Amino acid sequence: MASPSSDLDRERRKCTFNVAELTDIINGGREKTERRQYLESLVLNEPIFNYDDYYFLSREEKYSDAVKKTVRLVQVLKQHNIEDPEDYQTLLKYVLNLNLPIALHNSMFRPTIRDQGTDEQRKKWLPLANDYKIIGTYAQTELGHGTFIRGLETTSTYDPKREEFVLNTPTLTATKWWPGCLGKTSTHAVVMAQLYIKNQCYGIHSFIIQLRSLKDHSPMPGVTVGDIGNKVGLETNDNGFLAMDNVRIPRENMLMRHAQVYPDGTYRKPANSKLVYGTMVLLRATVVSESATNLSKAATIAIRYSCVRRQTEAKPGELEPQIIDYVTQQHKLVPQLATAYAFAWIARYMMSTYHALHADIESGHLGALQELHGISSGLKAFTAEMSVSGIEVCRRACGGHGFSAASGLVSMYKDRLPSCTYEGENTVLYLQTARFLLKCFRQPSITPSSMSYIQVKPLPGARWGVKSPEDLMKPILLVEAFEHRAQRTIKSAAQFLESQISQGLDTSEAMNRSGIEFVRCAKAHCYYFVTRNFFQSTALLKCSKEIKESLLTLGVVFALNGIADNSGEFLEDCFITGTQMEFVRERILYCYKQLRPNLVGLVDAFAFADQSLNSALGAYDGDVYNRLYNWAKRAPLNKTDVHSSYHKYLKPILKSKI
Ligand SMILES: CCCCCC(=O)SCCNC(=O)CCNC(=O)[C@H](O)C(C)(C)COP(=O)(O)OP(=O)(O)OC[C@H]1O[C@@H](n2cnc3c(N)ncnc32)[C@H](O)[C@@H]1OP(=O)(O)O
Ligand SMILES: Cc1cc2nc3c(=O)[nH]c(=O)nc-3n(C[C@H](O)[C@H](O)[C@H](O)COP(=O)(O)OP(=O)(O)OC[C@H]3O[C@@H](n4cnc5c(N)ncnc54)[C@H](O)[C@@H]3O)c2cc1C
Repeated sequence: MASPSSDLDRERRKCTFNVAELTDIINGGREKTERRQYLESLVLNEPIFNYDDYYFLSREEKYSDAVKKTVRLVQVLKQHNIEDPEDYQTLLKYVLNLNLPIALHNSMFRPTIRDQGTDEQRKKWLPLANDYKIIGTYAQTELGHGTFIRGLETTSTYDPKREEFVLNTPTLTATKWWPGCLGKTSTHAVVMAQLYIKNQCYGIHSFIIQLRSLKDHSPMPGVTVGDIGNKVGLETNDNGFLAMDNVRIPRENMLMRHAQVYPDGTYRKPANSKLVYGTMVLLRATVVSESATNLSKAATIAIRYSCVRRQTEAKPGELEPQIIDYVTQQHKLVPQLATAYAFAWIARYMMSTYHALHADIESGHLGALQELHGISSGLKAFTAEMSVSGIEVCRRACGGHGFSAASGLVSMYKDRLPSCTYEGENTVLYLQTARFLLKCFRQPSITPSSMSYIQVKPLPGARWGVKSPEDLMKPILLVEAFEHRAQRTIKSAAQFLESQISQGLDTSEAMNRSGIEFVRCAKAHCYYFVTRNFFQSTALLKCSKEIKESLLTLGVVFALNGIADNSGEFLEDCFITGTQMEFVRERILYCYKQLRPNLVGLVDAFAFADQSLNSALGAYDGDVYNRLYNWAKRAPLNKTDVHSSYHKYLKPILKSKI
């Protein structure tokens, strides 16, 4: 058998481009790479951030270990004056390999205060939160409602005599359920509740509630709080429940940047009722980025392993091939790699669009709200869905060892799975994007320039301009196919809705009956958007010819697999012919061959530290078998040669007389 590490060495020598150059491109420039390396150096050298035996820990141990790591992380951040949220994101993405029990503090609690608090509220709460003197979460979802926010039952009733709000959980179903870091860690929460003043309900608003004593962490009077129990994954996170019984907070604890309650109980409504949903939009944009990162990690593990793993001699006596040389294996993994790259670029687009539109909103241009919501909802759902299914493809592609926790892919899959549910269930979000697409379809005036394609009506009888397999290397033709599909499915969803209404259904029933068409067009739009963005952005890069070629080929793989996997949608109006579909399949194989020498280089370029992959199969040196063996030897069951269950149970039957 060939040595696994020499297999990877050989792969690295075959690579046609400079991996460090591509790493800089992925990071967004040399300076960003250096910053990332600096941040890595602060954390990776600390034994406390070692994850070697993480997969052996129980749920409780995992939570406790995560708290320990979190506290040390906070100390490191303070010690080195690291305050930039981008640095924190970099650490989460590339260095740490766990969901922190303060995740919600940084991703939702602080941003909600920043975006929904007045200047005085920011001044009061943000220094405490930034300094981790308090730890907060975002408590919105209840036992009875997650999706339908307007249906939340928690109440916050204004008492003008004492200038206080009184928070209550009036029913079992009003109990807050799921918020991350709520069960055991957080001292405070932004709680979303129905605002009542003089018996009138004004809808959902945000309130800051103290959950636990800052002296001894015990629950505050009237607060019942705890962990919701074991889940599929996210074992380090104490997703929690919360019930409140006449919990009083000062009037100043309602976040009043957009809506205000004055001391006498006078209410001033926000300029737009959806401003209160702002933090969710930010998180949806972040999910796009996390989906990209995690799929990149999974592809790194599975591709390195597939270059090391050898199976089934082709001819007697010959060295068994590396499994990556089976085209079926390439057909599993290369599309995941291509998707990871396409997502890395759409994530960058999503974050910059978020910041630009958020700035517009802050300066009073509220029209940007629906654009941002329309774009971010679909992209969150699309990237989460493809990333999660891609991670599972990578896991299975590792065969038996993919089922071992040591692969790193099992926990990755389990921890990413809820990204399809949290921050807006995917179907629900696709439906929101579809609503926006249909609105743009009908009203050119509200259509953002990035979506102006919707205004171009697809010509009946339009045909794809591809004449040969070589034409499939032309981004313009690939983007055209996705654009056509998106235009056609949006138009068809609009027509379907109209047909339902013309049959006499009321709007909500007609919308419900059109749901499948809506989701179809939202997915088609997202595929188009991601493909177009990848080709447009990578075409502008100043880099070596070899890197450009590899990126172009990855883009072609992403696009062609999208066409092959959704072939019915391109064939049903004869836009693509059967012959062109044969070209597609042929070109996919061609691209795999082109990319084959560079596969390890393309995953090395993500530059994940071994610690952040925490995988016996995917480490940089490829020393898979030693890692698996040494890891298994450390398993708790192997602490003794004879297990205690032998003495308790096995021995009596083994010793009993037949
Ligand atoms: C690390 C993990 C952390 C995880 C943290 C969490 O999960 S925190 C919890 C996350 N929870 C969620 O994401 C809940 C998901 N649910 C929602 O966001 C929302 O309830 C919903 C979008 C589905 C529907 O909201 P509503 O019922 O208020 O809205 P409704 O259906 O009446 O739509 C009214 C109009 O508002 C628009 N609208 C809805 N949300 C909007 C938003 N954030 N920004 C701008 N506009 C928005 C709609 O497009 C629609 O426009 P038009 O009428 O013009 O078409
Ligand atoms: C790991 C995890 C962490 C979370 N963290 C937090 C947190 O920190 N804070 C917080 O407040 N919440 C949190 N949540 C809650 C999360 O945001 C909700 O679970 C999510 O928004 C989905 O809502 P739901 O559970 O009500 O699902 P449901 O809406 O009940 O969905 C069930 C099914 O019904 C369908 N459905 C529902 N409504 C519609 C509709 N209008 N049209 C068509 N189909 C529909 C869905 O598509 C889905 O198939 C978390 C959840 C998880 C799993």
